[in-house]
Amino acid sequence: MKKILVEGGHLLNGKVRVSGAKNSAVALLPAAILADSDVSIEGLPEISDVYTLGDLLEEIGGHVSWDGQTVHIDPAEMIDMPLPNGKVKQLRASYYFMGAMLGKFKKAVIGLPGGCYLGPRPIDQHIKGFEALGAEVTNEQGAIYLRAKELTGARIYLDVVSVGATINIMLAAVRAKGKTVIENAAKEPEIIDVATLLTNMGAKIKGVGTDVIRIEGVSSLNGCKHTIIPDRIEAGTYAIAAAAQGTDVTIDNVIPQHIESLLAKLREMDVSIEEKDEQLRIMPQKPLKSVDVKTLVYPGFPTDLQQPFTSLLTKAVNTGVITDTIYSARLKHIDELRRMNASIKVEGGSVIVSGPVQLEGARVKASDLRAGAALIIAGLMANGITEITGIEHIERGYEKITEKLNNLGANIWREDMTEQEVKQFQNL
Ligand SMILES: CC(=O)N[C@H]1[C@@H](OP(=O)(O)OP(=O)(O)OC[C@H]2O[C@@H](n3ccc(=O)[nH]c3=O)[C@H](O)[C@@H]2O)O[C@H](CO)[C@@H](O)[C@@H]1O
Ligand SMILES: C=C(OP(=O)(O)O)C(=O)O
Repeated sequence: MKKILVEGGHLLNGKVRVSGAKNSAVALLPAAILADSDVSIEGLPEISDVYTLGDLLEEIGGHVSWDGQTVHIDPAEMIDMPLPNGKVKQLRASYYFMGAMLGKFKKAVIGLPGGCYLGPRPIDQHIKGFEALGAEVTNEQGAIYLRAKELTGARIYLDVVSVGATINIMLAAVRAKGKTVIENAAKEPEIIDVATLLTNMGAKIKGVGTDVIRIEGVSSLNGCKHTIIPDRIEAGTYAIAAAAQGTDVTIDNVIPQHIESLLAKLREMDVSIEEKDEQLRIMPQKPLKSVDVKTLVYPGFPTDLQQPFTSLLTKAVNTGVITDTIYSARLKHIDELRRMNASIKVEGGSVIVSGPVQLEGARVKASDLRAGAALIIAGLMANGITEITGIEHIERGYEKITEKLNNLGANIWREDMTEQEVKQFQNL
């Protein structure tokens, strides 16, 4: 097992290139199940979630070959193989096998997903959608069984705006008979990316990016080539790191509009930002002012940047309040930041960060992906060395994070954990 070590205090400057979007990639790969011929996806991030999904596609008979960041998927020999256990539990997005296999084979058995524990993460809206399309859905010993004689288009109102439910219902509905309308749909850029792939495969989808998506089912879908969008959460993480510890950092391969809510907050904090077509230049020149942040569905402030942003607020003058309206229990980074000398209170679901404080290096644990990013950013600002365990979470979502930060001037590296550290880590 490895840990990450960060020696704080080094200033960041230079250029960092953003990888393909994790939350698109993890839906695009399962979407390939729906095609009858080869699907190629370019620009995939080299992260463990992507490789886990590639393995799952092989488990159901897909031929998957990698050429750097491009994957070729031949779905011709895929079958409706049950996946009740195993790798489906290593990540959240295995739930997209439900929609894609239901669409293609009219049946699927998929174990309940894993992914970051952010408090309860129900999938009732996914199931409501599958049932509306005509599937019988049961939970048998922790695996979801889906069976349908045929899928028929339906009008589905989502009670909660959900990225996963919107994509999953779309995956099944493109192969249903007739028209499906998803109301109160989520509008995240990753949903548009998945719809673009499906449209290139021959699906008929209108309204993505608005809260009403209309789908006219088709009887077959062909293969195609697709290039993934850049990862707005990775871009946002580097923007926050640059605001925290940078002098002049250029973030390349970013769609600035996808992180407008973050950029607005950074500007309120007095960070100077230049926006170009596919680049951002972050130049913190003055002491940072605290701000309040409330996470919301897109285009609001993303919950996935809430934890890294908390680290940044420790450096800002005055008190900032963060409220996560999507995952109110996404707070596992707080105790770890306190170990590093942060002054943070949690009151009635809000996180109150007082600053500025000088963070101190400490031994901390990343208990989820963005908690890991928050601790790395804190480590960049801290005095001395910060040791971060639990880095398998970080590797689910950040491609080459140590290499990218070192190129910006940080001093961050991976090391093997000692036997004793592994034992202590596993008992925690
Ligand atoms: C792989 C992926 O894309 N993960 C992202 C996706 O997760 P995920 O798709 O799981 O998140 P959702 O958008 O579905 O969740 C939003 C909210 O709806 C609730 N909910 C969701 C589904 C459901 O059936 N019932 C229900 O109550 C959730 O508990 C949460 O409070 O969007 C989240 C919110 O932007 C991000 O944090 C994750 O990074
Ligand atoms: C919560 C996240 O991922 P997942 O939904 O895959 O657990 C995330 O990307 O921050």
